Amino acid sequence: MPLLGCIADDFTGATDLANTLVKGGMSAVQVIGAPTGPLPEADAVIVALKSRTAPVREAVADSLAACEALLTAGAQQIFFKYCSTFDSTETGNIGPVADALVKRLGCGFALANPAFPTNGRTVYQGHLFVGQALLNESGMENHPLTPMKDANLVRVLGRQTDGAVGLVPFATVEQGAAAIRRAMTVLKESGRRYAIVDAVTDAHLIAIGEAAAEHALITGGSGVAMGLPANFRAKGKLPERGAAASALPPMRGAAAVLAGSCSRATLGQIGFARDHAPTLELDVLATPDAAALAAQAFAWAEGKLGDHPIVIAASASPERVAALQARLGRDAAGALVEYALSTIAEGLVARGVTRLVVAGGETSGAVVSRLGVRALRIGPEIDPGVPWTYAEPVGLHLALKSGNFGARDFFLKAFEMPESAA
Ligand SMILES: Nc1ncnc2c1ncn2[C@@H]1O[C@H](COP(=O)(O)OP(=O)(O)OP(=O)(O)O)[C@@H](O)[C@H]1O
Ligand SMILES: O=C(O)[C@@H](O)C(=O)CO
Repeated sequence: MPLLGCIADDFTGATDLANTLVKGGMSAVQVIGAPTGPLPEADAVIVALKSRTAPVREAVADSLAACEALLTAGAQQIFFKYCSTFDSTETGNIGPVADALVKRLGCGFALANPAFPTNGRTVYQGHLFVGQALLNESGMENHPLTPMKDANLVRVLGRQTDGAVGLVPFATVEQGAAAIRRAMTVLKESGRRYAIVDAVTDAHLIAIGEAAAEHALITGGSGVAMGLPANFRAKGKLPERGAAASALPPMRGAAAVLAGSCSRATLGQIGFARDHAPTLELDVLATPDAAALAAQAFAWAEGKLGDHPIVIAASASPERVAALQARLGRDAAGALVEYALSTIAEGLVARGVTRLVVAGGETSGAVVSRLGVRALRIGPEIDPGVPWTYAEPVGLHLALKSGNFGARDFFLKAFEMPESAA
């Protein structure tokens, strides 16, 4: 029975969380979509949904179905994972999903913390920073689906819920777990449904995790999960062991990268790949037709598949994304690109690709669903927040890279790790 039941609003985020829990010594399995049958055996089960940008009702229904399956399996605490850049719109989906989970669990209160200091995301006085920039000046203000134009998370979450949102500020967090616990109790007793909790360092996140040991629901990025394995260990429920990553089957065979993220880090990684690997940049604006884009990709890939990765990207600058959206509408533009990239993924696997990196959460959701993946076993970490995984039952090595994660050489480096080198 799982100790921790997790609901992730996208697929890269689910992998990121699974990776953090594994590093903390929990065994973790990522399952795709709300489970209908028995759950796999693991200390943590992470249900990956594609609910970040789904219509609110659908996101809530899927999240509640996942929660129900996790509770039925015996999960003792529920974790709602969203993005470290708090990706959401004015209407959701973080607030409405959290509201539904608070109600289902009858807990009346949950903390909210997206910080991930290793990847530059920190929360100070309720404001989210990406590196040195406020969220709304970090490039995230241009996100194709969830443009983030306000860095004040008390305000952002406040607009998405009818519950009141308070703050546990830096000065309290600095004092450690007992002070954080007291501050959260005061906020709950004064009628707040949520507390944005500041965190600038991993030590803050671990203290927040400790303070929330008895919470039925925790919401946040993968960072705040760092403190949770110790809670279960302290109660004697989790055996003492090192990182619990699975040994994946040997990684061999043709390698490819598919990018649908338009985030700054991914655009930089594509720029690097241009000089180091065969790279095709699809011009979606010139050819807004998924079948034609896929045909173009297959023709280009002919004769290029092998141990050295090829890179196929639909990613584009904010101006070009805006132009496509003006022509097709925001959701239709995203859906077209996701459909094209998932068709290309299917075709590449049919042509022998066995090691695949996908950049972007929505993109990963589309690809993983199209490939018929049911579960992911978590393997070695490539860069913070991005592990290699093994996709079952299809038997494929997959790395689902969050849009803004990874070093500039990520697309090459992933295939040069000793575990991955063909
Ligand atoms: N050229 C383009 N024009 C318009 N939309 C695009 C284009 N290229 C990609 N997209 C869409 O942009 C969206 C990018 O979202 P995705 O979640 O994949 O990346 P991300 O948000 O950067 O990653 P993450 O969620 O992991 O942070 C997808 O829906 C994708 O289809
Ligand atoms: O938290 C993050 O930034 C990632 O795990 C993610 O959710 C990207 O989609």
